[in-house]
Amino acid sequence: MDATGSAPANVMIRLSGVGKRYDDGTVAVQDLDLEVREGEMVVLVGPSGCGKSTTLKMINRLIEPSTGTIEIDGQDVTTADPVRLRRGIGYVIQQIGLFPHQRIVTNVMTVPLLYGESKATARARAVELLELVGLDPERYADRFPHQLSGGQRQRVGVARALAADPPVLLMDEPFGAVDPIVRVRLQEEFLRLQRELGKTVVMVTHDIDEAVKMGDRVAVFAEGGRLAQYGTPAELLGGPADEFVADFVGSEKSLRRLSVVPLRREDLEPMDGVSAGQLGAAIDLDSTLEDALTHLLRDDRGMVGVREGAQFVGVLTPDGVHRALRASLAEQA
Ligand SMILES: Nc1ncnc2c1ncn2[C@@H]1O[C@H](COP(=O)(O)OP(=O)(O)OP(=O)(O)O)[C@@H](O)[C@H]1O
Repeated sequence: MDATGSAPANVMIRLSGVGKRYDDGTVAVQDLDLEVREGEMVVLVGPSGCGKSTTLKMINRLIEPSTGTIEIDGQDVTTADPVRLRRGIGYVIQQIGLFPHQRIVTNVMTVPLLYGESKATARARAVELLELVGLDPERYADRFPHQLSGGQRQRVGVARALAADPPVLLMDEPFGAVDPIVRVRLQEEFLRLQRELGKTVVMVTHDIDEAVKMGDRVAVFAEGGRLAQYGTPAELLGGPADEFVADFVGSEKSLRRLSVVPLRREDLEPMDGVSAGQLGAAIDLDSTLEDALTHLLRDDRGMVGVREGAQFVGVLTPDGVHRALRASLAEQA
């Protein structure tokens, strides 16, 4: 049992003392210890060339570590058969590498077919997965990759990675090749999907905003493959371990806090004299300040109703957001 009284989740991926020195002498990763719990989404973030992709590829043995051990679900990956190992690990990369001359449905069917499923079962699974990632099979299943937008191709990549229903998903800059608006949409869709599927996910990005938004925990890598800090987004923003992390997290960090600080009951004004009908869109009490602010900005009345379950518990105004943000900054000062 942990401090919250619930049983701690199993460790699904464990890296112990992992290092990688390439043949030319480049040290890409140094003495890395990292644990990822079952069902957790961990984001590796850091500047270009700091060893994030190397770390990811060591987990599915596309790259062999020079030192240390990597375990998945208690099994040492270096002694596992690499082909069987990769069956349990979905892999999504930025250049998703769809087969250009195969239809979308066939692209997604490849993996189940490889594992000996019948054509009919593989097709049914592919159709289900296309639906899951928000691509209408009727419209898209029989298209070729070049007939899709970048964001749609990216979703096919995610569908294909999920085709074997792997417990672990590795994603290398999965939302990197699309414009910022599509990127945000894909991030949100993936978060929704992850809430449903509960996979153990390790994702690489160089974008700290994406890391803070997506990660249950975030590992900040520094030059030379050194792990500078590993913690929840709030821990990282609230207490950077050193100057490097503080710099990387950036000067806009008080604004970034909006996405990790929850609304508090004491930031609300009472409902006095305001009827539910007078309010625009309502938000839930467990929203983040970012959600709250987004709704406030859309609303001409300058206030938004806050619900707990079906019950209205108060009204949030810009003053309330300001108070909550100030309080959260004061807490870590
Ligand atoms: N095959 C290789 N041989 C030699 N050095 C390599 C090889 N692959 C990567 N490196 C070097 O290892 C270091 C880490 O590379 P890696 O791709 O893991 O970084 P990254 O953090 O994922 O970078 P980016 O964000 O730019 O993708 C870099 O200095 C890179 O030049």
